[in-house]
Amino acid sequence: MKMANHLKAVVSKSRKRYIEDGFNLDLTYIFHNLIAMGFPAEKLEGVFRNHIDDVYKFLETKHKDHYKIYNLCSERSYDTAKFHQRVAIYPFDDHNPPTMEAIQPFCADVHEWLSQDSKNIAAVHCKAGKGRTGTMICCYLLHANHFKTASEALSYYGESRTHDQKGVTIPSQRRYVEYYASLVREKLEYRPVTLAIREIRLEPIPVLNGGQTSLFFTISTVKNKKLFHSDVYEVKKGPQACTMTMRFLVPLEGDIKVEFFNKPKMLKKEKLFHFWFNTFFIREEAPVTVPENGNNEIDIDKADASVR
Ligand SMILES: CCCCCCCC(=O)OC[C@H](COP(=O)(O)O[C@H]1[C@H](O)[C@@H](OP(=O)(O)O)[C@H](OP(=O)(O)O)[C@@H](OP(=O)(O)O)[C@H]1O)OC(=O)CCCCCCC
Repeated sequence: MKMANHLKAVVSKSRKRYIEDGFNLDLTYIFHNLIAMGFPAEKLEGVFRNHIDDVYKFLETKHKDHYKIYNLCSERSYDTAKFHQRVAIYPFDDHNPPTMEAIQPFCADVHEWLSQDSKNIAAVHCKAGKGRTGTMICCYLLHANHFKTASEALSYYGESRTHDQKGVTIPSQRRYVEYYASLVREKLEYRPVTLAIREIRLEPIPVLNGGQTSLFFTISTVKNKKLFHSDVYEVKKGPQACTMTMRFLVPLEGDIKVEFFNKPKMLKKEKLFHFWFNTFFIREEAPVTVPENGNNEIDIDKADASVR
C-alpha cells in the first residue's frame, strides 16, 4: 500500500492531495462545495491514479446523495452507473482549451446543481485534474462571481490546487478563462463572428536546423477541421521577426487553432507549437487577443518546450 501511495504521489506531481480519514487521493477542495480531482481510474491505471473505488468510497462517505461529477476528458470515461448516473460530460482535448460554446453550459450546470441544496458538491476532473479542470473551475468561479478577473481566479486556483502555484499553465487555456471573464464582466452573449487573418508575424523567429528554418503553418477549427495550409517559408537566422502574408483571405469563425511546423528538406515535419484564439474576442483596437502578459502578442502553447 505504501508503495502504491508513493507512486500515486509521484504521478500527481505538485498537485495537493487529500490525505485524511484513511483516504489518499489526488483531490483538492477548491471551495467547500467544489472539488478538483484526478481521473477515477480502474485496473493498472488505478494503481498510479485515483482508483475509482476509492473515489466512490470518499464521495459516499463525505457527500452521500449530494455529489455530482463533471468529466472533462475527451479521451476516456467509465460506467456512470458507478456514481448513480450523477455524471455530466463536457469533453475537450488534453493541453487544449474547451470550445467557447461549452463553457457557459458547464457553468450553468454546476451553478444549478450547487444551488439546489447547500449540501451539494461538484467534483470536476479530467486526466490529471489540473489543466482542463482548472480552466473550467476558473470559469465557474467567474460565473458565480467569486472573482471579478481571470487573473484572480487563476491565481486562486493555482494556489489552492498545487504546491507550486502552477494550476492552469497552457496559455490558450488561460486565454479562454480571460475570454469568459470578459463575457461575464461585460454581460455579453457569445456568438460566432467571422473574420479573416491577413498576416501572421512571428517574433522572435524559431532558429532551428542550424539557422535555416523551413516554417509552415496550418489553420484549423475544433475537431481538427483543416481550413488552410501555408506555403513553406525559408527563414534565415538573423532577422528578429518574419511576417507571413496570406495569399488569400480565409474566413474564420469561432475557435481557431494555428499550428506551426518546421519542415527541413528530406526530413519529416516537426510540430513546433500551436495556439488557439476565438474570433468573437478579436477587437478592432487590438489586432490579437491580448493575454495577461499585456503586450500585443499571442502566447503559444508548448508543443515542443525546446522551441520556447
Ligand atoms: C515507476 C514509474 C514512475 C513514473 C513516474 C512518472 C512521473 C510523472 O511525470 O507523472 C506524470 C505523468 C504525466 O501525468 P498525466 O498522465 O496525468 O498527464 C498530465 C495531464 O496531461 C495534464 O493535463 P490535464 O489532464 O490536467 O488537463 C497536464 O497538465 P497541463 O495540460 O496543464 O500541462 C500535465 O502536464 P504538466 O504537469 O503541466 O507538465 C500532464 O502531466 O504521469 C504518467 O506518465 C503516468 C504513467 C505512470 C506510469 C506508472 C507505471 C506503473
